Amino acid sequence: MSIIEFQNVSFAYGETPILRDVSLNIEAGQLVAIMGGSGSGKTTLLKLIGGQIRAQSGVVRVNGEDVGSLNESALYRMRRKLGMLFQFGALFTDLSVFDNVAFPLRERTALPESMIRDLVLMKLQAVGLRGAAQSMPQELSGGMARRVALARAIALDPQVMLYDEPFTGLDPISLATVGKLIRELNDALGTASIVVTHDVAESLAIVDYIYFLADGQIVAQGTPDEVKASTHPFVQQFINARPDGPLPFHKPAPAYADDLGLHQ
Ligand SMILES: Nc1ncnc2c1ncn2[C@@H]1O[C@H](COP(=O)(O)OP(=O)(O)OP(=O)(O)O)[C@@H](O)[C@H]1O
Repeated sequence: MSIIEFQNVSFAYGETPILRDVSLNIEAGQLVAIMGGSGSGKTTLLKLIGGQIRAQSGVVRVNGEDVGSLNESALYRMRRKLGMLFQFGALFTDLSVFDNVAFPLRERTALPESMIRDLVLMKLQAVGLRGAAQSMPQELSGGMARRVALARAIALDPQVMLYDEPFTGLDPISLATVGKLIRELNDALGTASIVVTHDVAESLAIVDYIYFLADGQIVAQGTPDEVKASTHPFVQQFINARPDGPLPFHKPAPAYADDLGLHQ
C-alpha cells in the first residue's frame, strides 16, 4: 500500500499556482528524491504532506488518511508518524546531544526515563555517535551535527521521513555519510522517505526513484538508471548542470531596450 499518495493535487498561494496536477505514490521502504529548480514547489509538496497547508484540489493521503480533511487533533496524531529533517537540522544549542535526541521522546511520549535512555542510545548508535552523547552541539562538526539531527528525527520511529536539503553545507565525505545513513535508516525502519535535494550525484547513488518538478508540475520521473539514460531535455539540463535549457537562465522580462528606456 502507498504510504504517501498525491492524486491530481493542485495548490496555489492566492492567485499564484504553485503545484499543478501532481500525482505520485510512495510505498513503505521506498526512498524517493524530488528534484527541481528553485521555487519549483518542492518544499510546498512537503508542507502538504505535513498538513501545514491544504491542497485546493486533489487528495494528499498519508497512510491512507486524507490529510486535507483532518481536524487539528487528527492532524497532530498523523504528524507523530512523520520524521522531518530540515535544512541544517538545527539542534537545540543549550541541550546535550543526548537531550536533543531525547527531546521528542520526552515531549510526545510518557515513557519512563530508563526506557528513553535506551532508545536515545539506540538511535545514536544507529548514526554512529553514541560516543558523543554527552557532547554539546557546538563541539560537533557540521556532519556530526546533521547525524544527531537525523537520530532526533527518527526518535519516534516514523513511518514517513521527510528530508529538505539534508546535504546542504556538508563536505563531500560527510555528505556521503549522511546519504548512506538516510538509505540505511530507511531500510531498517521500513519508512517511506522523500529527499528534497539539488544534489544529483548523491540522489542517483541512494534513492529508488526520482521525480523532477518544474514550475509546479512533474515533468519527468524514473529510477536512477532510467534518469541517467534519459534524453528528456529537462533531466539532461538538471543532471548535467547546464545553466540554460528548458529552465531558462533569464526570468521572463520586458524587452531589454524597453527596460533601459532606449526608445527611438
Ligand atoms: N507563504 C507563501 N506565500 C506566497 N508564496 C509562497 C509562500 N511560500 C512559498 N511561496 C512561493 O511558492 C513557490 C514555491 O516555493 P517552494 O518553497 O515550494 O519552492 P522550492 O522548490 O522548495 O524552492 P527552493 O529550492 O528555492 O527551496 C515560490 O515561488 C515561492 O516564492
